[in-house]
Amino acid sequence: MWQETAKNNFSAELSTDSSWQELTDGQEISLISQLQTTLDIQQQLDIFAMHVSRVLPMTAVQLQTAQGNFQAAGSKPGRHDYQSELVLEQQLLGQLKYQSNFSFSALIQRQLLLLESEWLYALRNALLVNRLQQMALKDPLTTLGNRRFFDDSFAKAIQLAKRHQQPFALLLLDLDNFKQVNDLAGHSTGDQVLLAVADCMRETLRATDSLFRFGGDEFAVLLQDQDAEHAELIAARLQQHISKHPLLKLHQVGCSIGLAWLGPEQQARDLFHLADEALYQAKTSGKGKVGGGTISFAGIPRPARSLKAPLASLAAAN
Ligand SMILES: Nc1nc2c(ncn2[C@@H]2O[C@H](COP(=O)(O)OP(=O)(O)OP(=O)(O)O)[C@@H](O)[C@H]2O)c(=O)[nH]1
Repeated sequence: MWQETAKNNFSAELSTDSSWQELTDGQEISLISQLQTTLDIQQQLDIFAMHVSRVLPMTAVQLQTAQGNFQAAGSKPGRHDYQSELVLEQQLLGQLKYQSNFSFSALIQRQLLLLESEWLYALRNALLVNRLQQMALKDPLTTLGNRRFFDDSFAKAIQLAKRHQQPFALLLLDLDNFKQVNDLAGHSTGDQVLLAVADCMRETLRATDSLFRFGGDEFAVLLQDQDAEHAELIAARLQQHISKHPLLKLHQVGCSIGLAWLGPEQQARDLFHLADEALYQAKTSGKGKVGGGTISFAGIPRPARSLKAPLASLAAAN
């Protein structure tokens, strides 16, 4: 009887995908076979949410994992909630949180458990793929984005800036006197210094800003939606924060920053070179400085030194 009620109420709750309903009208497609069609965690959750909504109309289904939190499309608060852990072979894959305007009786809970057990293997595979994808885009030491991720993000930022007239700034950061840490205190202390720089970046910048390490002692930041003055202030704050870090002070390591800003009226072409040139000028004028800002847009000639600019990304974006 409750299953009848659940089915009748299905369209009133999380049933945002009409194509799915058409597909399941009159024929039963098993959860397992549907889940096998994708290795995307979000898509698997949406499929799972549709199936559980046939057991009990849900207003929200959320999945928390070590790799991030996901919620089924159309999720909104409900009067009742219920949580469950997804465990496979003693490994905790994640935690599910259901919300519904109907209560979660013991019978419903058992039914949900059955459906959850059908998801476990597919979810474990999706989590594995997701982790591999994340690893391919991350610098293994600091877990900041790597150069490949930067190239993608930079091209996207330029497209967004053009489409929505949204300014953004690019900061290129290079440590000063870093080599001596490796030479005098050893490579693992050098690694600790790099980790401290990554921490300073995370502490100084907003969660929406994108942080990268290109390798060695070279870092980059994409500051979204910032006007030029603000971007300069942020760069100066970051530079100070890094130079005041106890470990960096101990080893007399500072940093130089090159800044270039893309305003609504400006061309994206050569933005990377402008930031690179600003960094070069900061370095050659005595280190520990922030170079560039809006002044860079006056059109400084290409520098002799280069941080291997992502010309392909720029060309594609322009
Ligand atoms: N510990 C550690 N060192 C690294 C890593 N990657 C690159 N390096 C070292 O980082 C150093 C970077 O060299 P430089 O940029 O010339 O060093 P610097 O002393 O900061 O030079 P300036 O920028 O002129 O001040 C080299 O000695 C590399 O061997 C890493 O992952 N860990």
